[in-house]
Amino acid sequence: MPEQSGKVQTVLGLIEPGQLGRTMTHEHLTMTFECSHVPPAPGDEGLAAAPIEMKHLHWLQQNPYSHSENLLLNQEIEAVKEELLCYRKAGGGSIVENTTTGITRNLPVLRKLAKETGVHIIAGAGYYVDVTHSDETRKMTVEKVCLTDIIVSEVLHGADGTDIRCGVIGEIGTSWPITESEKKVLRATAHAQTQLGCPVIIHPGRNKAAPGEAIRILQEAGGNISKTVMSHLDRTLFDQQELLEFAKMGSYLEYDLFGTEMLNYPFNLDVDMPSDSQRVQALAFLIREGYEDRILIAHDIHTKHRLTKYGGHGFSHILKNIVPKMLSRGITQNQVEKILIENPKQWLTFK
Ligand SMILES: CCC(=O)NCCS(=O)(=O)O
Repeated sequence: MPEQSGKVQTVLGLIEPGQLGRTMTHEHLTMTFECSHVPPAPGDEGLAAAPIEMKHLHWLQQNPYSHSENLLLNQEIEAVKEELLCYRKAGGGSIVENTTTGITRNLPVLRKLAKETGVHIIAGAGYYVDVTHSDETRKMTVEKVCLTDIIVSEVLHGADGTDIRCGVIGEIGTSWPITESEKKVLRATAHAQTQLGCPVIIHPGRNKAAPGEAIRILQEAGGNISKTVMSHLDRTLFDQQELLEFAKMGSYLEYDLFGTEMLNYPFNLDVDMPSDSQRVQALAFLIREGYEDRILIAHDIHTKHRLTKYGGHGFSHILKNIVPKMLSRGITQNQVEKILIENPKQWLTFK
């Protein structure tokens, strides 16, 4: 039985699950997102190259992926540190940092931030979506000097040449359709989870069939779906019946784009990105349907413009604004605490 059993693994070591407190289960504190750059619309090239300023904020909110510098969250360590101190003051305890191989994971920075702010930070093992897979990753098999061994080692011994250990596997990136390389990573994730009894978190492709397909692949490879989070449901599953069908598969259901308001979602123009009010409505619906033990929430900050330094909502938006909204829409204090404390605790504790 690994020493992690019954504990949560942060970048500073193992802690008791009860120490986590309020937890955002899907954030990024340092990463790059150049893999998702979207060329600006004709005529917007000047805005896309301009420094980030208040007068451009609305354009940035609508076109966050067309501004190259906006995709370099790794340049904002000091601002993120300030944000984390505010997050603690607002009642936050822990953050799951979902940056995996392919989007510039930086474990020493995470360790420094955890030390300097007192926020528990849980780092992610594994790989982001196919376009970021190296040739070496693509050639690797699931077993034998392989993806599974690497992921297991990132959890048991440390990642990226450091002794800093990851406490979850993911966010494991998948596209739509899921590529062969991504399927291998999913199978390796399931095999690693079987060995470790650890939490897993998945980034689904931008299609309503994507969450179910990823879970099926994990399930067939022996993964523990009850210890797996499906991220980004707010931009993926809209129809209530389809959401309930997916919920029956047994994973955690994560609404993690709180704070994002965008008219034209550039990665799938058929998607109407919901507002925060609609996200809260989705949570209330899932609670009415009996899924309050399965819900997790976060902001998934992954660009600069969402930091308060640039006029964004920051890491405390849920605690300061969304929680009161949840309460005003009939979600009880008990249910809020379940979503922010108990569910993350159950998910993050190694079996
Ligand atoms: C790395 C951050 C990330 O993948 N966030 C999800 C963005 S989106 O797929 O919901 O647009």
